[in-house]
Amino acid sequence: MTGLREDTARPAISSRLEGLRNLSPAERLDKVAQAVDLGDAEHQSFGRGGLPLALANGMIENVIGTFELPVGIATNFTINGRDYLIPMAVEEPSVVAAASYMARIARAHGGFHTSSSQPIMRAQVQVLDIRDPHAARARVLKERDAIVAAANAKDKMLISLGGGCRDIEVHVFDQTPVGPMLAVHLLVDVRDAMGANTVNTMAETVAPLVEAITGGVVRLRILSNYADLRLARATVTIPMEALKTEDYDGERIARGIVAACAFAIVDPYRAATHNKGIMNGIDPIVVVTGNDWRAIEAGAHVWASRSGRYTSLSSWEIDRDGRLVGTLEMPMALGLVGGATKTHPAARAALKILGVQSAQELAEVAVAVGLAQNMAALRALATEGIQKGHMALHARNIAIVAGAVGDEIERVAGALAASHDVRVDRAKELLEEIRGGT
Ligand SMILES: CC(C)(COP(=O)([O-])OP(=O)([O-])OC[C@H]1O[C@@H](n2cnc3c(N)ncnc32)[C@H](O)[C@@H]1OP(=O)([O-])[O-])[C@@H](O)C(=O)NCCC(=O)NCCSC(=O)C[C@@](C)(O)CC(=O)[O-]
Ligand SMILES: NC(=O)C1=CN([C@@H]2O[C@H](COP(=O)(O)OP(=O)(O)OC[C@H]3O[C@@H](n4cnc5c(N)ncnc54)[C@H](O)[C@@H]3O)[C@@H](O)[C@H]2O)C=CC1
Repeated sequence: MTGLREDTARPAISSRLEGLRNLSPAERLDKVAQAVDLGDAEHQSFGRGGLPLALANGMIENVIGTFELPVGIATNFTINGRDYLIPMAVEEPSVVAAASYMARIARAHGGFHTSSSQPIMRAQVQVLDIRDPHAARARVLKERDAIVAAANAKDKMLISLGGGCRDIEVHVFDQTPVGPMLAVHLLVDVRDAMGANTVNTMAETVAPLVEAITGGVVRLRILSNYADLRLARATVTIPMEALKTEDYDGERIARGIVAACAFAIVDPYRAATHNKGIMNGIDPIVVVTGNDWRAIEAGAHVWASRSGRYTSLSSWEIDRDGRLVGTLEMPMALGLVGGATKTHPAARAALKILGVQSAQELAEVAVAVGLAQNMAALRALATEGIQKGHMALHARNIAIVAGAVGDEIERVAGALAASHDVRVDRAKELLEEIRGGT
């Protein structure tokens, strides 16, 4: 199923926003605000002081200030026939451009298609000091209904929203350094929350009951970040000729992408970088929506290792009609409520820009952007190499490091990119030339 709730979906927008790249940041914000109807407060939340100190002080401990990241908008995304503007909080140049570029190609061929499972999270209750773990497991399973009921007695709000504990699993570890062990899992539908606090509360609630049933001692009661029951998937299908550039024909590029993915499938050294490229698309959405990026990273990489060997999260192949097909399926525990999603003003505004109506829809969008990002990196790597496009955009950072300010930044960056020599010492030379009027 897809996470889109038709009844509450906002009016259609166009994600094309042509010419956005040529505007100033303020003009871009105005254009986006107009497209998605941002209010004044939401508009201001992307500016300096967007996270007031008083709010920040309420979010974590020993607060001394806030830390800003650039927020860019990836354009051109069509997902399940609907257009999305994608806010991304990220420090790395070329990520937003790369996603927008691939989304532009995909858009002309139906865009991305996504689906997701129900938002089921696992909580683990660790049980020790049990002599016969298999008999204990059988007793726990027999009391399934009582455990589920105890878990559900705690969060009336979640139950009223149609969520709650659905089932249990019991995993046996016969031998561990501390003796036989049981892990009782609560499988909880957390609806639109990331769900960590929700399921942790349930795990702590059922602990005395689990002790009484097993005769053992409960120690840990905590969610698993391996959200293997909460999956989101995206797929994109592109005719080879749609990939062609001035320098490369479409078939060469498509086969290059497939070969690049094959490398990541067989080699964990390459898979780590390949998957980092996927997370380039996902983490900026996780961050900008106030979600827990450590949780998403942890879940992604254990999923990539589920066969016992670390491998590619995505797959790329040529279908029988000669089209390039990319797919990405992975755990995606994102929330629209809870955590910092409702506290951080820019996170609320980012969700408004996205226009998502459910946590499942947000998860699907994130996975589609991860797939686009992966495609962009593989396309560049399989053709001209990553440095050309990436370094041209990184040149602005290098100009800033060299001391350029104001319009010097674009002048130095432009000269660096044009000479394909993006180095700080060269930037300093150029800056001296500009300032000396030579
Ligand atoms: C960077 C590009 C897109 C340039 O590519 P290009 O061919 O020079 O781009 P273009 O100027 O022809 O523009 C094409 C489209 O790209 C977008 N675009 C292009 N430039 C901008 C810009 N300044 N601002 C906003 N959008 C931009 C925009 O959508 C534009 O369409 P238009 O708006 O013109 O209709 C390309 O070279 C590319 O996709 N490179 C890959 C970059 C990448 O993957 N970056 C991630 C960092 S590297 C890394 O960490 C991951 C890695 C690589 O290690 C993963 C792995 O190994 O798998
Ligand atoms: N290992 C980990 O990943 C851990 C993460 N965390 C943190 O936990 C936070 C997320 O916890 P959550 O339980 O998501 O947040 P939360 O506890 O703040 O909010 C979830 C609660 O909101 C209520 N709610 C209202 N509307 C809802 C809706 N539409 N759908 C679902 N619930 C709704 C429910 O009562 C639900 O239990 C994040 O900040 C995360 O960093 C905490 C402990 C461990």
